[in-house]
Amino acid sequence: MALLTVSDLKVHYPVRGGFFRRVVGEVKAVDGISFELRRGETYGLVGESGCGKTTTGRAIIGLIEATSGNILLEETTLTKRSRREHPHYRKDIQMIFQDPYSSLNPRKRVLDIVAEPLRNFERMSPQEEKKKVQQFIEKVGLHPEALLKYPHEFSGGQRQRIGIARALMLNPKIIIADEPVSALDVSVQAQVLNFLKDIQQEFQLTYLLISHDLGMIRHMCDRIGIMYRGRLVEEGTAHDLFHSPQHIYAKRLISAIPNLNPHERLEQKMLRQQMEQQFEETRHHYFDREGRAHPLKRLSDTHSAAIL
Ligand SMILES: Nc1ncnc2c1ncn2[C@@H]1O[C@H](COP(=O)(O)OP(=O)(O)OP(=O)(O)O)[C@@H](O)[C@H]1O
Repeated sequence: MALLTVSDLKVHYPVRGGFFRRVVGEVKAVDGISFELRRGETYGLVGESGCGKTTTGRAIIGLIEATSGNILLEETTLTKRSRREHPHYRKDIQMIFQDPYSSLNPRKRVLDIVAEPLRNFERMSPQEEKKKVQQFIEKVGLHPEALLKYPHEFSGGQRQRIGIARALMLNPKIIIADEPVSALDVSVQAQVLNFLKDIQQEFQLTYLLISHDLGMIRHMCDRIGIMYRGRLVEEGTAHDLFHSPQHIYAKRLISAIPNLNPHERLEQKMLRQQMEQQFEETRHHYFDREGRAHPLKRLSDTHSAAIL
């Protein structure tokens, strides 16, 4: 059974305009996506800027209310009400944010930042709380002295580790990591990603990793969903998606990743040439008149062969 099931999720934002700020339209940020997270896996949600990845993550965690659709955690439908009445659903899904600089309160000490989830959800004595925070701070590779310091006294990678310690405090089942390393130096990115991999088994975590960086998603994920303009246009294992992408948008995205090996680079070059030529010709198969992607996943082999 899936740990989390997202069915036909839609999030439409109202667009306001005019003197009275009336609603004059809507942005279909997420427009009917369905996927599931299996226990213990890393699922990557990838796509270009503005395709709705962050909105999807925020709707799952309950920071944004969905316009329609269903989010099921094991057997429970997550709604505003169920999250309010059963706080443990809020504990079960935690988030690591993109920017470790702005996601930590600069006026609070690390002890208070990391203890915050405990104070919201659990009753502990100050001594127990400090002990637990210290244990997690050490777990993420920081010195116990860090507890008394402020966020500006740490490097970007260390701050992201503090964010990870905070996310782990309530023993969550799922961690949503939205661009967890894009604000960090390239040299530190690998360390943080490897650290996330290392703790996955120990804490029995399932990850939803959100990024526009297909190279990183490939390195980290078991399964990947490709989003385009609010829809999931293709989904598959990392291997299938990188070796035989089916949807034209997935092919274009994959044909543009740098840092492949020479053999893959040649394949990529040929793929790219074919893509550029075919994209315009076959556009109507994939996009409607307004340029929105059809909600299709994998095409039949015959169909994709015809397009190639
Ligand atoms: N609060 C909001 N009000 C109105 N429109 C919004 C709001 N938040 C996001 N949007 C719009 O919804 C769409 C999806 O945004 P979202 O941030 O989810 O995309 P994304 O794929 O995560 O992009 P990025 O990688 O740049 O963060 C965009 O067109 C964005 O402009």
